[in-house]
Amino acid sequence: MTTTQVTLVQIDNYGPWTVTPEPRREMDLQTLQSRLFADIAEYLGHRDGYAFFTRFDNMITVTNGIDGDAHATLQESIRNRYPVTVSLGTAVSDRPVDALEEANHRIQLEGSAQDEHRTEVLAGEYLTETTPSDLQIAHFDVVNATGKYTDRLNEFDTFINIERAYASLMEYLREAHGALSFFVGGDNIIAVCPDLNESAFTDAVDHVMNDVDVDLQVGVGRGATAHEAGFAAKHALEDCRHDGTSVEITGVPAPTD
Ligand SMILES: Nc1nc2c(ncn2[C@@H]2O[C@H](COP(=O)(O)OP(=O)(O)OP(=O)(O)O)[C@@H](O)[C@H]2O)c(=O)[nH]1
Repeated sequence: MTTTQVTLVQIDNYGPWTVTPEPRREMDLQTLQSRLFADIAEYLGHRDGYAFFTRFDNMITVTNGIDGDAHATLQESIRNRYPVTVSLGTAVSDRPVDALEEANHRIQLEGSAQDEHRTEVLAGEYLTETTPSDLQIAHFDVVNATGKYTDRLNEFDTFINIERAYASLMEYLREAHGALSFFVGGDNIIAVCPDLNESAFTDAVDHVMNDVDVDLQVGVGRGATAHEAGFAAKHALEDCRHDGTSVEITGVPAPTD
């Protein structure tokens, strides 16, 4: 069974800050948001976690193997360097969406995202041990996106096709399995999954083809951390490219019982 530790990062009281004392220049907000994401991705990435930018004011991260002290240090570092602070809620579950739900709830319990008195919530549970099969991560990409879209259409129309595939896949995997899928640039989508077998991934690829006519391939990996599972998924995706298959699963450790 998978065990996913999810940390929800929420910028404290960000909405009011963006318009106080008057609306702030949009590109300044974009710069702040992307730098904050980059710093969080770097900090967690160095500890083998994954961070997804999501809506930028809220970011979903996978933090198996990263403890409460490390979370507190991240908060301190952001407080020292940015004009905003962040709240962090963390929870663990076999289904990623359930971990997120609980992590989110822990922050919501302390007050509104736009309550100026609710700052730097640090609430949660952290895995004390990890095992090599804790996480299952799927790395999807569009088959021949360059030939079909990038080299033929204007960038906006390419973007529409890729986003359609993303919307279709994220909703399907969320509803069918409680998986969390994130667009990560180019034609790539990373899904943090519960225990799913090959036919579940085949069904997901078929669903997107039938729904929005975009052809996906997916590599799936397991690991004790997001990096390990995601790296195995990337290698499996290379196998798809090499063999012309649509689903490849690798890095599944042999059962211990
Ligand atoms: N985030 C992320 N983006 C990637 C990765 N690999 C490729 N990309 C992005 O995806 C774009 C398309 O690259 P590919 O997926 O290799 O190209 P393709 O034409 O779809 O070819 P095939 O995947 O071999 O069918 C690149 O321009 C990158 O932006 C990856 O591992 N992670």
